[in-house]
Amino acid sequence: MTDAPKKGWFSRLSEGLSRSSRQMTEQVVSAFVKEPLSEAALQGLEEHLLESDLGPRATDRIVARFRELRFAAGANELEVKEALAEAVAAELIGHQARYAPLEGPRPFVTLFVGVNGSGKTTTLGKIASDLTAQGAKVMIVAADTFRAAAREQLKVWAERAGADFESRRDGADPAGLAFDAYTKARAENYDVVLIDTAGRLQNKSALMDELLKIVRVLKKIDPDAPHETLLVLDATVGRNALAQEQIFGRTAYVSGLVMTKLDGTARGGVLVPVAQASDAPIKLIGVGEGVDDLQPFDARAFSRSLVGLEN
Ligand SMILES: Nc1nc2c(ncn2[C@@H]2O[C@H](COP(=O)(O)OP(=O)(O)OP(=O)(O)O)[C@@H](O)[C@H]2O)c(=O)[nH]1
Repeated sequence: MTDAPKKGWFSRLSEGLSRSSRQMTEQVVSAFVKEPLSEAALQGLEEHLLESDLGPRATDRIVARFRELRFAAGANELEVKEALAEAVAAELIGHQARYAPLEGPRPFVTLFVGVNGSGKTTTLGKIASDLTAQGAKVMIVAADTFRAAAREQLKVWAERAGADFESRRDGADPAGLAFDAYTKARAENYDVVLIDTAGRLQNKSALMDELLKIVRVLKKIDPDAPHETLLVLDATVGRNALAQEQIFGRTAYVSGLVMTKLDGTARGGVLVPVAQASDAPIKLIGVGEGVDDLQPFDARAFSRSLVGLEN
């Protein structure tokens, strides 16, 4: 996922987004194919885009674009889809960036943040597998020291990926673990260090303090570390993802977003308002549970898939 996408990635993307694209095409596209462009059709478009969670800002602009287009009576389906994909892509193009851990300093430290259940551990595991497959020496650090189950799950991913694993007993200081692990990774020439963190939102300020402490101790070793902080957000929680982005984005120096479980919702359009609300770009998306289902975010490909178009 850090290199050019593998063969078949677009069909995985389309399959993952099929629930969303079905919603988009059935409701939006058919309205324009059946009748000439009218105010009623535009109003329908607006409603459907909002229902797909694209958010009011993007929706207004997309509707305005369609108003300018003035489809003749009976525009064909392909034309409508192309126009819609272009309009959605225009909303996202400024909000994409690559996650490229093998192109940065060594070891490249990535911190994973997000609420429990967002797909943090799975995302980290998928990245580890991809990097070890490329020959990188990878260390996984379980800095969620309070939950034995989280540690165990991460260990399984580490074994599967062939990555080394650092953890501590229940309740150990996560920042201390992160410091020692990073020190070891430098001494032993690791390429990448992936640090999983806790995600208990019910105690927001303690959680943020803990994240900031981890960041502080990493900076003692290298002022530029962590070199990436990825906020993992679950698309199935819909607009709640926006609230999570606000909480983490304000305090945890997030440098990139990962939106997971886009295959589990018909409202994958929620990625649009989340991207637009965030200072950090979208770097990766999850469209299934398999290792190959974590993909680099490509605004154009995402938009085409979202409306059910071929690459
Ligand atoms: N369908 C689908 N499931 C996903 C995706 N990403 C993660 N999951 C699943 O979501 C569930 C939660 O993922 P975890 O990685 O355990 O989430 P976490 O944020 O680490 O949560 P904790 O382990 O509770 O801290 C798991 O069952 C994953 O398999 C995705 O892109 N698509």
